[in-house]
Amino acid sequence: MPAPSADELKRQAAAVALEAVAPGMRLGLGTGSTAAHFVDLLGAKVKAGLDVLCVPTSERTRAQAAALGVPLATLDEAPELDLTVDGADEFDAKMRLIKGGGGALLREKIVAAASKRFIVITDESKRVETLGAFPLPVEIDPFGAKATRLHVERVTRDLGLIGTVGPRLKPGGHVFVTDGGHLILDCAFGAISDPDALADRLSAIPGVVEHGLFIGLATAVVVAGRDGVVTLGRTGAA
Ligand SMILES: O=C(CO)[C@H](O)[C@H](O)COP(=O)(O)O
Repeated sequence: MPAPSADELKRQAAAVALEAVAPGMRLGLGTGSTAAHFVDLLGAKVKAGLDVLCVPTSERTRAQAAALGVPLATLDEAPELDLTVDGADEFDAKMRLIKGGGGALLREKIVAAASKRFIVITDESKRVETLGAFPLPVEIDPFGAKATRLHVERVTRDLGLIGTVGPRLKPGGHVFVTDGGHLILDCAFGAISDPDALADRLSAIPGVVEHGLFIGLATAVVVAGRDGVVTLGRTGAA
């Protein structure tokens, strides 16, 4: 049998997370190709009669879920969620994540933080010993973007992180703008030896709206690989 593709693995992880969904739940819906599989599978359950109310983390996910007939609310309408399911760009053994490759990190973090449980779904290529192989996205306000970028460079140099900090561009060269109207700096340093310290320092910079280090948020990471699906943490209620 041929090895499953990365896309098939993402769908397998999404299917495991779907088992944690129960009728009546309020759900956060992540963003990205893996989260899109979850939304797709959830849509089929909703069509079959599952009653849930969902808060999407991006306009892209909102459009997908709406097209599938998934009942939607804003986070203001449903400010306390039972479960959020989302992908990640990287995770380590402590379930620390880098997120934001799809540019939705701010809403993803707000929604995850409003959830009792946060299940991350990934294929095995996202597992790392040390975070940082994937460039860290940092969302910034457009006002004073150059000053904020210099500040991010200073702070990261102080922590011994050497690399590039640059604005994310769209294909064609235009600057990428998030759903919330912010910009993203992609910070490519390689191994981040102390993600907790970096998270604290970035959060303290005026102009940084949010960063893509998700620490202490994931309650489970479902990892689909060629040898099957393994779960770090607990997908079920405690
Ligand atoms: O953080 C994200 C979007 O902001 C995504 O979860 C992350 O980029 C992973 O995406 P994919 O599932 O397509 O690999």
